[in-house]
Amino acid sequence: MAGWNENQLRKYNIKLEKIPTLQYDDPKLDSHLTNNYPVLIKGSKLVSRVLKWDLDYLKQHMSSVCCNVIVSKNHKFKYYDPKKITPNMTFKPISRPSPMIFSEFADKITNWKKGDSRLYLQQVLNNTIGQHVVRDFVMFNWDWIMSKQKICKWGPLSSNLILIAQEGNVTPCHYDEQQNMFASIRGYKRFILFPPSQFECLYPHPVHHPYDRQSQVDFDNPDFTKFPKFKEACGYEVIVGPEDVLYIPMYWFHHVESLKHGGYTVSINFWFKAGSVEKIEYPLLDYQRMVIMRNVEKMLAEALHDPSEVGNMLKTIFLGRYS
Ligand SMILES: CC1(C)c2ccccc2-c2ccc(C[C@@H](CC(=O)O)C(=O)C(=O)O)cc21
Ligand SMILES: [Zn+2]
Repeated sequence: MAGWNENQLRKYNIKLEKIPTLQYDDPKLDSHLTNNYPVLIKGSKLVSRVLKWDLDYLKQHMSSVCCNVIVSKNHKFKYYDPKKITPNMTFKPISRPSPMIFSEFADKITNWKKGDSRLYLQQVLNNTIGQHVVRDFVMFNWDWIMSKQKICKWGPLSSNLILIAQEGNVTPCHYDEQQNMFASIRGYKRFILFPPSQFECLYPHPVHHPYDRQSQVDFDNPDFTKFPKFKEACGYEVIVGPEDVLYIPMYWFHHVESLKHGGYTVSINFWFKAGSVEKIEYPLLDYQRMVIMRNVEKMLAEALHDPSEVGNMLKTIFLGRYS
């Protein structure tokens, strides 16, 4: 495989399998998508018209646009929801938002030196980013991706984010509640995906924690005392390169890294709301079990009027009665 090699990958001792790769017009593709199974899609030309989106081009056409940039003291960009930080909580995130204009971001990552804070631009593509970029945006292969949206009965497109990461940046393991068609424009990103059935091995934070949806396990230094089942986790690995599209099914956990020494990466994600489930069928699908667990946590927090009491009540219900 041109363009990258194994020593650009961070070392984790996690069992890894491969993700299938299919051409965009392969008849087998739709069954992967409709069955919520990840697949690397080649040849879709979804974003081929914007392969020119490198730092210089974007500096030219959106240099004064204020963008959402995350700054981190290390290589990990663990997202948190600021709305879930309560006054009596001591929450010290490693990464934090630091909005800046595009040209400042571009200069900072161009002149970055070891020891500097790392940056990650995650900007919603909307009409505030200048008509040039919007004009390019409308040239995505919308017919193809909208045909998939229809076949899979996904909900509406909820957002397109442009992601510009420094080489080596990591988005730690988390899941999203939306279907994601992830397109790479520049550079290579390594994904490690885990199905919803591995919820027990990945220990996501409580729903009411600012780190909701993010795994508690630090892949760089896993605490096997607190998270013993992480030893049993079995991931699916795939390298996403320029023009590739990766389908990330909703509720699938994913760890994402921009390959070391590969230069900055430019990607675009297409998030679709989940389609409305016509009829619940049994046995339940694994992602539906995650939805149920989330609802139990939410309902208990609501009923108790205090999220910090949820754990104790679950323990009371469980110990000696269901254990
Ligand atoms: C989950 C999170 C933190 C988030 C919360 C609220 C609004 C936006 C986003 C957002 C946008 C992009 C990413 C990065 C991307 C992986 C990668 O390319 O690094 C990824 O995980 C994905 O595309 O799903 C992650 C997030
Ligand atoms: Zn994600």
